[in-house]
Amino acid sequence: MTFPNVTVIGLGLIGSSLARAVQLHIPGVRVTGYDADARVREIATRIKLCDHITESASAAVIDAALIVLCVPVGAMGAVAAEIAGDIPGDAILSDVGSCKESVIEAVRASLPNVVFVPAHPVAGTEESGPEAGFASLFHHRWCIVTPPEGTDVRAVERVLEFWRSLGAEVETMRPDHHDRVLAVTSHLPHLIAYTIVGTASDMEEVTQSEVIKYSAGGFRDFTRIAASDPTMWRDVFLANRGAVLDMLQRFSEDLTALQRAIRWGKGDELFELFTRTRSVRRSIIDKGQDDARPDFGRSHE
Ligand SMILES: NC(=O)c1ccc[n+]([C@@H]2O[C@H](COP(=O)([O-])OP(=O)(O)OC[C@H]3O[C@@H](n4cnc5c(N)ncnc54)[C@H](O)[C@@H]3O)[C@@H](O)[C@H]2O)c1
Ligand SMILES: O=C(O)C(=O)C[C@]1(C(=O)O)C=C[C@@H](O)C=C1
Repeated sequence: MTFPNVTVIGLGLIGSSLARAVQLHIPGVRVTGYDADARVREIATRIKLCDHITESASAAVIDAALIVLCVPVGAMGAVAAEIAGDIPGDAILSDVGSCKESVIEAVRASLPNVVFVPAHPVAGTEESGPEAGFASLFHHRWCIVTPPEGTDVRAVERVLEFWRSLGAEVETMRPDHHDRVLAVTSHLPHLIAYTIVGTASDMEEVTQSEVIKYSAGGFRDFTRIAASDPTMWRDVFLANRGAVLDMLQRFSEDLTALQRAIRWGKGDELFELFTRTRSVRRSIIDKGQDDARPDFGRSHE
């Protein structure tokens, strides 16, 4: 059964994509939106992002059947506290945060009895804000739903069905496992991109304008990722610090091994690694999951 009213709190890239996707795919559903930033609310009203934009989080949830928190992970707890007195008893609460354990803990602190079905659409871009969203963002992308033990199974099924109806592929996973998987597939790559672009722009013997002028393909790809929203990523690294630090430790060891192979001229070791990594890339393409095309998914239906 679909939700008659969906409330989106946080109208940035993901919240605005969600509002657009609901309007495109399930047009009878009434979408209510709220964002703490008055300028974002103004833009959302001008571009008719939602059926209704409210002036407070509590007003936004008052008659909601599904509430989706689309704010940075560090703000989830504060929003949960803000809406605690106004969530209808039969509403389902969900979110789109990039890491799950810390969000579950933060939401549970204010809302111990609300039906909470956490989710993470593994889809995004380096942009942010209400005008960056698009309805097809979730098409053929995974949405990982991470219900804590004991979550009502019908509520979980309804949230899975909701994401399917927006064109996503769905999967359920334990929250702690999600956080370890995403630490290596999403969080570490962002950390590496932030580091390499930072290093290049800090070099004494290469000027900033040379970095920009001669940026080769590989470096350009890193700059796209390193342009991602600073607030969002600060929060992700702090919230998922345990898993990120574990992966970083492993990564540093592998980097040291690579350093030794280069120093000692071990070409066969380099060749073996690069052959293995090439096959990973090929498997991703074979599964049709390559989104490296510059226009991927950005059709603004
Ligand atoms: N960007 C991505 O690629 C991506 C992908 C999947 C999931 N996510 C997750 O989605 C969430 C939103 O990310 P985004 O990329 O849309 O960020 P964004 O910066 O584009 O939007 C976040 C919005 O939340 C609003 N906000 C912040 N604190 C608030 C509060 N207390 N109450 C109400 N509104 C508040 C901000 O004003 C902003 O408009 C994050 O939790 C992020 O981890 C992001
Ligand atoms: O494609 C991008 O720009 C993204 O960074 C999207 C991306 C990722 O793939 O790492 C970023 C964070 C998310 O939580 C989910 C998706």
